Amino acid sequence: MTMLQNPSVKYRPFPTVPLDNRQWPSRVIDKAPRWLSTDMRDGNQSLIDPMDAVKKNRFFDTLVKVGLKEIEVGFPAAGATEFDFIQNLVRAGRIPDDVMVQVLTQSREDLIRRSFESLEGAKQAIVHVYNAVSPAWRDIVFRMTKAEVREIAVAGAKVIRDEAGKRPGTDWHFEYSPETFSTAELDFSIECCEAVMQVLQPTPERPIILNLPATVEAATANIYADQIEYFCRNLPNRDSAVISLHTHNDRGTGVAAAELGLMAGADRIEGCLFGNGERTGNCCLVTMALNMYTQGVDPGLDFSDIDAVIETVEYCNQIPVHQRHPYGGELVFTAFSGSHQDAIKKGFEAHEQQNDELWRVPYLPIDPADLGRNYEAVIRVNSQSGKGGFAWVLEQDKGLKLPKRMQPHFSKAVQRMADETGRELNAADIWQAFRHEYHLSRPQHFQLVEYEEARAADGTRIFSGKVSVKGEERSVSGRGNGLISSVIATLRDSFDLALEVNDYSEHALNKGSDARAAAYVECVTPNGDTVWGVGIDEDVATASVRAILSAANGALDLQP
Ligand SMILES: CC(=O)SCCNC(=O)CCNC(=O)[C@H](O)C(C)(C)COP(=O)(O)OP(=O)(O)OC[C@H]1O[C@@H](n2cnc3c(N)ncnc32)[C@H](O)[C@@H]1OP(=O)(O)O
Ligand SMILES: CC(C)C(=O)C(=O)O
Repeated sequence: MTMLQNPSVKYRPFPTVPLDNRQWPSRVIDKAPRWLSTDMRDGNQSLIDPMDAVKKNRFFDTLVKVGLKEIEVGFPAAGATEFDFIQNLVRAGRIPDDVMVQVLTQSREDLIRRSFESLEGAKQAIVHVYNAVSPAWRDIVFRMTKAEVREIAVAGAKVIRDEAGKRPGTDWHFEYSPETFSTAELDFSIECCEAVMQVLQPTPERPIILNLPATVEAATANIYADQIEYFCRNLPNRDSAVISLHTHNDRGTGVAAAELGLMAGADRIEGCLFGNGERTGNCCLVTMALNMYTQGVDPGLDFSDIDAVIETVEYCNQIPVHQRHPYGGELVFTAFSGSHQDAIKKGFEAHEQQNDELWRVPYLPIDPADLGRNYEAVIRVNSQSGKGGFAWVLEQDKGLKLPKRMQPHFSKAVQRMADETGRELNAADIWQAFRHEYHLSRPQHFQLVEYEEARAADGTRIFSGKVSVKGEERSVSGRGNGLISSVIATLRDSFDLALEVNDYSEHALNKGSDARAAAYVECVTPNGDTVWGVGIDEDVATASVRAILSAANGALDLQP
């Protein structure tokens, strides 16, 4: 019998970083970094069908609208689609003065020259060169020594320097990425970056961007932060470099790594909207920016119409944004479960009453309105829901504010419907259950056949009307607060139904129908059962009579 070997023997733990007295764990993010969107490059190169010019133009405009000031628009040496798009973007004058476009190229002479050509005429631009530096790439991809790999970077830097020198009309900036930084020896990455700096001679006034990628995320986010702090401490002329981070999400912690890396000393973040990018994607710029926002730090990016951003991203990438994607997903502000709904509803009520603007609504880390979302989908109802859930839906949809004591009563009807249908109940379902339960729609035993409300000279309400049951009609009338007891007396004297009122409330309505008032009454039947009634009408008096008749109908339903 052969023993199956545990597949984990193929892997080794990631080595820790020799960093004494690390500072990043006690730092906080208190200002926005420089952001670069690589949607149109890293994002684009990972798509099944890369974007055409129409899609790229739309994406570019959205990024500008969101507030991105640095945008990697492509890999011009990849082919005509990329090259022509970039050249047209420049020539058409579509790049705002405060936006810098960036292009990526391998550290190969022909490709670098082609990249410069694509930017001919740009006011300002960043040329980004990369070569992988880690052992696996050195051994397997390049089959080169460390010195030879460093020389790829140096040779590329020289071509960049010369090409820029030939094109003085553009304000050139440079970025160098020791690709696979996070899986390389830290001192070798520093050696390559230092060698590139020696060629390009950056200064604090005109720094080089050194971008430190977790090309494939291979360790926990704290290890990446250690690597960034180590790099920042040991890079000569640190003040002549902008330290940029480019994380991927292979272990699911691309955003966390970028956040901790920022705490460890970085200045700039590269990523994609909703985390598109190679394999599991890049750091999600939406998540990272809005994480900052929820800490009271202005990220400098505007997601106040997040649905418009999603529409562009989904159209251009042809990949849906996941329903549970942080901040943007369709379900991320929705609670189906009872205890969540209860807390959210109470949170909104408390929020309306508080005097400051602090956001403290339980289960909602951000105000959906800040992202252009409304509160309607915050609570949705299914068999996991509680009374707070459908009360919220009725309030949002119809303006009805069910008394707290009444909610458990209606809850049974909703729960029955949810269990019977086995699906989510929408606002129309809940309204139907409500109308059915309180005799608002189906033929009733008791009906109000004539009614009129007037005001006496002193302002007191005067009500008169007729009630019928099974063809028998009786007059009801009353004034002011005496109205309810006169209807109760009519029910007792004319129809032999002796109800006692236990609880009564009413409120004005401002949405949901032409009606302007709702009344709720809790009655006790001669058998000791509790019945609830609801009345909705143009005036409060008629609504309250209807509420009692609704309870009377409920009482007749209970009779054997
Ligand atoms: C981590 C990242 O996302 S990096 C960005 C990757 N993005 C892209 O590759 C998208 C655009 N790329 C392309 O369209 C194509 O790769 C092109 C047109 C640029 C080049 O295509 P090709 O000339 O066929 O080369 P290819 O990309 O296969 O690269 C292979 C060669 O380049 C070398 N190479 C790879 N990366 C680099 C680099 N950064 N610097 C220098 N040489 C490199 C390889 O060692 C290999 O050399 P060899 O042929 O001597 O073995
Ligand atoms: C080119 C670099 C920045 C890259 O995309 C990566 O390493 O993932």
